[in-house]
Amino acid sequence: MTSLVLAPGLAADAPRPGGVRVLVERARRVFAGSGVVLDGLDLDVAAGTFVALLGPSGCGKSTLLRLVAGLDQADGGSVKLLAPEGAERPRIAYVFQDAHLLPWRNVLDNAALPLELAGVGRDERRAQALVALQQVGLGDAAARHPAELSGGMKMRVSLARALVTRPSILLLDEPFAALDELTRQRLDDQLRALWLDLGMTVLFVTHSNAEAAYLAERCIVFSRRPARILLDTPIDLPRERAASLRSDPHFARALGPLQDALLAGEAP
Ligand SMILES: Nc1ncnc2c1ncn2[C@@H]1O[C@H](COP(=O)(O)OP(=O)(O)OP(=O)(O)O)[C@@H](O)[C@H]1O
Repeated sequence: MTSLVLAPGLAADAPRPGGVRVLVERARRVFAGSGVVLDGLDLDVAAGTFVALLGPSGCGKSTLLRLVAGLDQADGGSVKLLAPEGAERPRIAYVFQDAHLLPWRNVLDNAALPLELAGVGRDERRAQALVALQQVGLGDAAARHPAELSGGMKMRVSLARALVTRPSILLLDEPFAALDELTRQRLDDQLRALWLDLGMTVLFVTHSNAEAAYLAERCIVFSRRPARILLDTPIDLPRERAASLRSDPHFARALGPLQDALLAGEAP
């Protein structure tokens, strides 16, 4: 894995994307065979916030993310993305647990794919993809192919492909769960640095309370389905976070309520 660099920032002439507000009101989603997954869920996320979503397997976290992304429709209630007045309409990016790279394309052309689909010309999209790759510390891997990359590098290409559209909301569904612990912690640092730099709204699904507390400003723990909010708490840790924080007593104190709520959420 190449060394990590903190987000060097957007190209000089690129505006910071900023974030959008997420407003979920009385959202309901029912699947044939699975039953009621969301039943009147309310959630309000301020623009530019980094929120971690935790809860038992199958409680509806991915379902909620898909509704926010517009990949699925609620059966009742509403899910809205509200851009600040005067801002462009929301741009949404979604990062899955699997990097889903096209094996026949090099790293640069994988990262440029969303721009290609949007009809951006070759030189322009490659220039923007290179900036996104530099943001995730992969500027020197642009010519390589997915088969030559480690799991962590593939995830960073996936992150670059999400960032290349300059999203105002970034949705991540257990993106680092399949990686070894050290790689995961490095990617956590990088993601947090990118968020501090770019200011988009982030919704991050994870099963790790430590990852949630380390990354987010606000953590939400859901019950078993239909998902109710068991805990919605700000994370009172410094804005600048480094690996040493993980062994700090303040960090351990932030984990306690998350752990308690997760255990309560698992209970039948
Ligand atoms: N398209 C679908 N059709 C039928 N059932 C579905 C569909 N999508 C999700 N479900 C069901 O809805 C429930 C919630 O699924 P979801 O993937 O949102 O949970 P999750 O909290 O993200 O779980 P995990 O932490 O295991 O990823 C599960 O019981 C799942 O089987």
